[in-house]
Amino acid sequence: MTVQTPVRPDPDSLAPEALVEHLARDGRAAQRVLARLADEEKAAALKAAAEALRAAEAEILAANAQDMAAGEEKGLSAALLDRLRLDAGRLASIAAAVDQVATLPDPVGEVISRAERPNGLRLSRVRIPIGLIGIIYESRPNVTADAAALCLRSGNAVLLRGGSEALHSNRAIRAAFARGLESVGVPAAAIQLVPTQDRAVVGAMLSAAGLIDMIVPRGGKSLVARVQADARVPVLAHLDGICHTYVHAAADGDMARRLTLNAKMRRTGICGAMETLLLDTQFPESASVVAGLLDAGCELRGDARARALDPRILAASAEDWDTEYLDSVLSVAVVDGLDAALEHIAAHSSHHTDAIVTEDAAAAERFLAEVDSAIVMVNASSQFADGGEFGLGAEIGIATGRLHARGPVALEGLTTYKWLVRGSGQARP
Ligand SMILES: NC(=O)C1=CN([C@@H]2O[C@H](COP(=O)(O)OP(=O)(O)OC[C@H]3O[C@@H](n4cnc5c(N)ncnc54)[C@H](OP(=O)(O)O)[C@@H]3O)[C@@H](O)[C@H]2O)C=CC1
Ligand SMILES: N[C@@H](CCC(=O)OP(=O)(O)O)C(=O)O
Repeated sequence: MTVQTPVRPDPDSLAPEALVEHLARDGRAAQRVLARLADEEKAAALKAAAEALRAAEAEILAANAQDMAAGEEKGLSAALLDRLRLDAGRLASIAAAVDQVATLPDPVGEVISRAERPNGLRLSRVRIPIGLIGIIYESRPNVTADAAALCLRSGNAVLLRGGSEALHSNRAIRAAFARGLESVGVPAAAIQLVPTQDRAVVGAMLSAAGLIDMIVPRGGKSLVARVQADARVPVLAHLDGICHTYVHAAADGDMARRLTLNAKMRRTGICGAMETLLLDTQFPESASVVAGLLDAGCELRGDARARALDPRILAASAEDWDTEYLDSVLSVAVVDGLDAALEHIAAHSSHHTDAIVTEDAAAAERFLAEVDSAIVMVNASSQFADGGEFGLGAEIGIATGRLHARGPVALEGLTTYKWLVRGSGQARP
């Protein structure tokens, strides 16, 4: 008897919805294999993937050179080109990060809580993978490996859809990663990359309810609009960072100067960079805080009271309070006390990270309690919004929504749980 091999559809010939269905079915089958792997097997698979990334250095750097050349021709900004660029050192760090994820404790199977009911039923809540996760992200090739590693460590399969400018780099990284997995018998379909950059496929991923278990969109305004229009799959939003620093009346002057400079200028292009500075009208050293930023090369756009602090400050428009510059540009407003600062933040924050600088413990506690953002800080730079800095080992990104995982998302954020109930013959009365 001849066994018929099923004909595999050519992904290029499929419509967006059919393509997503095809990828999702393969991913779900691979996830069932991952679900059976022991802690050491997943760690070994990640170590093999890290090794394969190192072995593919020439191939990955050549693919990246192709992306960089296209990016330069397209006129990408220096910040975007820097995000896109790989070199031997950066690739070594990417592989090291995969190795590092292998050493993190496996979250799957962790008992979150236990209880025994008066009728003798024993209950426990145990962490399990979410299933198949779709991640849509910017043109930053390291995310391909970081996200793949975190998903695999937490027993999830992943469908990756990276930014168009990083297409060749992402393909080369994914291919090497998959070779590593296959070398230890883990299916390559655990880590898939969408084979086309057609944005209609992003829409199809967002509406693939029942096929994809969770979508992580990492990006800015245009992606936000798409998510709002199309999402039918649960979304763990990792969206823009309109982050505020409020310098309270009782702030220490030196600390305010240091933290505002760091929050804005350390790296202007990351989502945790400060985009709006709120200066309390009673804070006596506002002029020197804005001077520090201006002297460091930052463009300031202020309201009338902020402009009175320094003639170099330009006039802000209404749009500035809702703008994520990701550049050496900052909006500045003078506010009448803590309540006015809280009101401004409530109206304009993107719920990523907001900070207060103050020596007044009561004001700090009110700020922590009343600002509804994923990360709320006292006397620290908003640039600390990062999984590595929070001790999580790595991150998928910063979740800006209101679901179970907020702020830096790492292994725990990629799991859900189920209840296990152990009885001895109890029937409900
Ligand atoms: N919260 C967090 O963890 C993070 C947030 N960000 C945020 O990302 C933004 C910067 O990234 P940027 O490069 O501008 O990213 P974009 O938002 O432009 O793109 C991100 C991804 O979304 C896709 N995309 C964008 N718009 C659409 C659309 N309308 N339909 C379908 N797909 C779409 C892009 O595809 P393509 O490029 O192929 O068109 C890309 O894959 C900032 O706002 C930053 O704060 C960045 C990193 C982490
Ligand atoms: N959270 C990390 C990186 C954030 C990030 O990836 O931002 P982006 O440069 O917009 O892709 C950090 O603080 O370094």
